[in-house]
Amino acid sequence: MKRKSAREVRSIRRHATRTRSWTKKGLRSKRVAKIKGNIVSSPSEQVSASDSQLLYTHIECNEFIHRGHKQLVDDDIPVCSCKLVKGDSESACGDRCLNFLTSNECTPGFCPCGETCKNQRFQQRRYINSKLVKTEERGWGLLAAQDVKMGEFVIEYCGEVISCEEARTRSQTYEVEGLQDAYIISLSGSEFIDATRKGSLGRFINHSCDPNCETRKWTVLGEVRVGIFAKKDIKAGTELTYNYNFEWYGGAKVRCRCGATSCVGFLGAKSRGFQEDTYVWDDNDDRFSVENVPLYDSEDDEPLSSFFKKAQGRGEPKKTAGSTPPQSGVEDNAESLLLMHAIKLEVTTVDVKDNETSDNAMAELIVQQEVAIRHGDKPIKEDRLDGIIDLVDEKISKGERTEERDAKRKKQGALSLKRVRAEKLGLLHKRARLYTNQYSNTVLSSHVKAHSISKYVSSERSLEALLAAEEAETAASLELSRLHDKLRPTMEDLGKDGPDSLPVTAAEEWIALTCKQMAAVFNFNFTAIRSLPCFSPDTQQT
Ligand SMILES: C[S@@+](CC[C@H](N)C(=O)[O-])C[C@H]1O[C@@H](n2cnc3c(N)ncnc32)[C@H](O)[C@@H]1O
Repeated sequence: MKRKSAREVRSIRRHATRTRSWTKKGLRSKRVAKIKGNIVSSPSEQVSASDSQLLYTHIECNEFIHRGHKQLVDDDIPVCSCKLVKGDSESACGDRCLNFLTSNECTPGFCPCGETCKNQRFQQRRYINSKLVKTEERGWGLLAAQDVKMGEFVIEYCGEVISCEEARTRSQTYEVEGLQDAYIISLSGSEFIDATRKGSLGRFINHSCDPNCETRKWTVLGEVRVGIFAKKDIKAGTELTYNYNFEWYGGAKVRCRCGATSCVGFLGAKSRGFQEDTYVWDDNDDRFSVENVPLYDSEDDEPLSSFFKKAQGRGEPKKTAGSTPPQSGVEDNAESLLLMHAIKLEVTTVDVKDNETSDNAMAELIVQQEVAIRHGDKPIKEDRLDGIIDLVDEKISKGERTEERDAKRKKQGALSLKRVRAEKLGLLHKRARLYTNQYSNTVLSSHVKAHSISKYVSSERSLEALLAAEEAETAASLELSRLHDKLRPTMEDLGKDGPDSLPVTAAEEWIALTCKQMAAVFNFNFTAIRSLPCFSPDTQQT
């Protein structure tokens, strides 16, 4: 008997893992039966029920897992003013229909064009003919089985509608189960569609960096739905593709095999999931290869890199044609404040255990910075800055050493994939969260603590004022976060983040508390600056 290659052995093992995981849940036979049913109606003859990637339940309408379908209220139904004109096919809700233009589908029973309305493509499942094919490196894919015109509706991406938390949990579970194909995409700020267990043929559309389709969100009977639409004319027999960026919630960094000259290298590299929660598939995986990629596409995308470049090159004078570089002034001060902010973030992000040291160092530096700026001096003392940068560098290299150690452990099989992710990419993960969570207060809130700068404060009166301002800031932040907690379920039910999705009174309360919290933060910072020796009211009086 021919000896199996390492690649074949791995592939068999992986297949076995997947099969086991379904079997464990007692779902396998049920799923296979469902698939068999699908194959008959599916356009593909090449599908085999034994293919593990096809073990899913075919659905043609989203299923809501964490809430029910929104109830339609008559007043909220968008009604167009189209009229059917004989001989004008576009008159019955064509591309001049107000609903069509605003990505709303007409509601049966309310549309003036009745049964002739053409703006109900999701509801009537007006999909193009398509065909499943097995690709060489990207698993299954979907081909257009007819010519498709630019803008045409291809298919709906259906699946289970789940919350953010559920998306995260499921994505981790799939990872542990060994599923390498990711089917979770973003639906709204707080909801996702998971087509892993249940979905339409849309789940088989692969990614391309130069795609012929795109996703568009439409509101249908009060719910947002995701459709795949042709971006250009597509010839029958061409594989359908769209760009997963922004929509995809794949945890893994998966090497892109789209073959486009403009290929960015990885799937969903700009997606929320990629930036929030990233790990890399095993080295020995034969379909996807590991690469140590930066969190951002290029160094220019990295929010801090330009600041650090400036910090590193700050010894060299700026070369401005015909002029000597200014030593101080508004621009320089603004620049150095930004630099400070960058360092503050970096210290806060990298430093997990050694808060105290970096907090104090930072507080000291901030005070010096402020004093220098007010006096019009060169804003940052370079040796102090060097010290902080060294501190940051040291912490980063500490993190890198941890990474190396984890990689070794992983090879020995000592760590589970989940733990590797948590530990190995902990640093990047934390940093990514700072930039991607738009509601995070981490970046906005003050990192200067009253007690850290108390030794610089000019008088007891100033210190009292500072402590009172800090207390007010803490109270305002607490009040706001309590309100967030109270409103979160309502927002999740409505499927939207932000005050615009709330009843007016709640939105007003939200805005008022947000303003109050921002005012308190401002007041604290202002009080801190005023309490410095050169600016304190006490100094001015003398
Ligand atoms: C939504 S599924 C697409 C259907 C999938 N090919 C299948 O067999 O079920 C997404 C997964 O397909 C694979 N994939 C899609 N596009 C790819 C690409 N351009 N390069 C590499 N893998 C791709 C990845 O495994 C990804 O997680």
